[in-house]
Amino acid sequence: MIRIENLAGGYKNTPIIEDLHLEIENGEFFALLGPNGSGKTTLFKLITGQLPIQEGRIFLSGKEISLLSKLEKAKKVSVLTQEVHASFDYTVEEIISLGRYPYQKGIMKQLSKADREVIEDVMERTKISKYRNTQFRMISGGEKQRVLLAKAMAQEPEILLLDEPTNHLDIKHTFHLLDLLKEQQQKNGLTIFAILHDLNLASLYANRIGLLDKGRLLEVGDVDTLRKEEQLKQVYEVQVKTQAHPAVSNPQILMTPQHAANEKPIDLVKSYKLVKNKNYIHIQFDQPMRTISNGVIGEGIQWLKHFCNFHVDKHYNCSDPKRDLQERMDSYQIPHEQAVGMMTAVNLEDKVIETQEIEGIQMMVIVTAGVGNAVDIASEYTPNSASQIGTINTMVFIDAHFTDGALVNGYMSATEAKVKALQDLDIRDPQSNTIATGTSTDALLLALTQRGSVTQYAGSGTVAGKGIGQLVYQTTHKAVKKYLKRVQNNGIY
Ligand SMILES: Nc1ncnc2c1ncn2[C@@H]1O[C@H](COP(=O)(O)OP(=O)(O)OP(=O)(O)O)[C@@H](O)[C@H]1O
Repeated sequence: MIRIENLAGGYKNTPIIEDLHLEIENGEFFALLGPNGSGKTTLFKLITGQLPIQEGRIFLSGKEISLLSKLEKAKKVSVLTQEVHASFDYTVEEIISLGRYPYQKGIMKQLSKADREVIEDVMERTKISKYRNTQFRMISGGEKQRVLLAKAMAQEPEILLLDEPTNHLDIKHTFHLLDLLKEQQQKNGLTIFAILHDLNLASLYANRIGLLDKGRLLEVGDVDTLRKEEQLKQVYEVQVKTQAHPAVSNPQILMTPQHAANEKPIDLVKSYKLVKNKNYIHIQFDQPMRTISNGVIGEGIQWLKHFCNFHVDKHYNCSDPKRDLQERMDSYQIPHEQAVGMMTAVNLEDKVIETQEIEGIQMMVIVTAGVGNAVDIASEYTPNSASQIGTINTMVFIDAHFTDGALVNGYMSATEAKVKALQDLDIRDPQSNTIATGTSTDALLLALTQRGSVTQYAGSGTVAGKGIGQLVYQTTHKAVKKYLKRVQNNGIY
């Protein structure tokens, strides 16, 4: 445990750190954050004893730091700093052996069997065994960092102090090192105090963070503290936005560069190319559009340039439709990493494309509709094995600037409009014989140019929402009627 009381200290008589209180629990991973010059290294040096304390006290595992002997301190605390000395004329294994020094007994200070086992173990875990006989000065900056971590771990400390431990590391080794530290923390109860510059890594690995600004701790809290965008903007003087990580609940922070504000936005009408044939519909824009979709490819909220609807057989049954669609796109040189991809068994000749300008907002809607598998979402669930032509795929392109909230609103508006079209056409769920609300596999996308003033809402109480609703309603209505006509003429196709 580390306890810091009323700490002041710095260089000569100028205190950089002032009136600092902090308590780090046993077995906690604490990340110290703050802009350049905020005093992180100074605080670190006060804790390690490299700088004298001007005021206050620091306790390590309950004992005041000034009362600990050098040997006692070496058994409690390991330190890993940014200063990687290339002048060491030792092999990697010899450097790591130095970590066992506090445990060696007698005048000869020989390594015991237990010491050797610890050294082997840390070399294995930091993946540096193969360099054991290599001179330390002959390995790369990242490898040196791993060797010094192995040396720190060989010390088997209660507390590990790290100053920018991932500084020289590539992403693989950054994550490997932090995973290793996390494992030591979780399995062995190691207490970790790390200065980190990368807010996103801090969010992924730390239990708590401290935000240092001008020598004072502005806030100490769990990683959700990083959701305070205004505070981060004030401290770091950059535009930040907190985003959700796709797999873990910890916040991730995105920075907006200055030049983004000057980028020329795209023009909806002038900047797209449309290819339509019996195999697919492909709309390509010059620049990425802000997109929300549930496509087989390109799902979620993204920036994408290509929007595709591929024709498949009505008996289509593929174990990996995503891969299948990617391969189809590749065969037409459509970059699937930048695309939304939908599928339909509907005859693509029956697509309906409508454009309209509502209150100065240009919109285009493309719908392919089949209602053979129409479903009333509110009726009781019955597995549907019928292979009818039955998907409504809707693409909505809008020349406007939506927030993420407005994108979700717009998605609702488009869905409500589709439901209304089905209601007016008296499309029924064949199982329940009630009015259908959609089909079992409908896909929808909204793509925005992000031009003009920011629109916060796009529900039915707004011009944008009404525009989406009207155009999606008309287009869906026409597309379903085309489908019904084809069924009437050909029987079920
Ligand atoms: N040896 C020194 N003598 C005098 N002042 C120093 C010395 N080292 C640092 N400072 C000053 O102390 C302040 C805090 O520096 P410190 O290195 O602690 O910041 P930091 O938060 O670690 O910055 P960075 O993120 O750039 O590493 C700075 O204003 C710096 O100029």
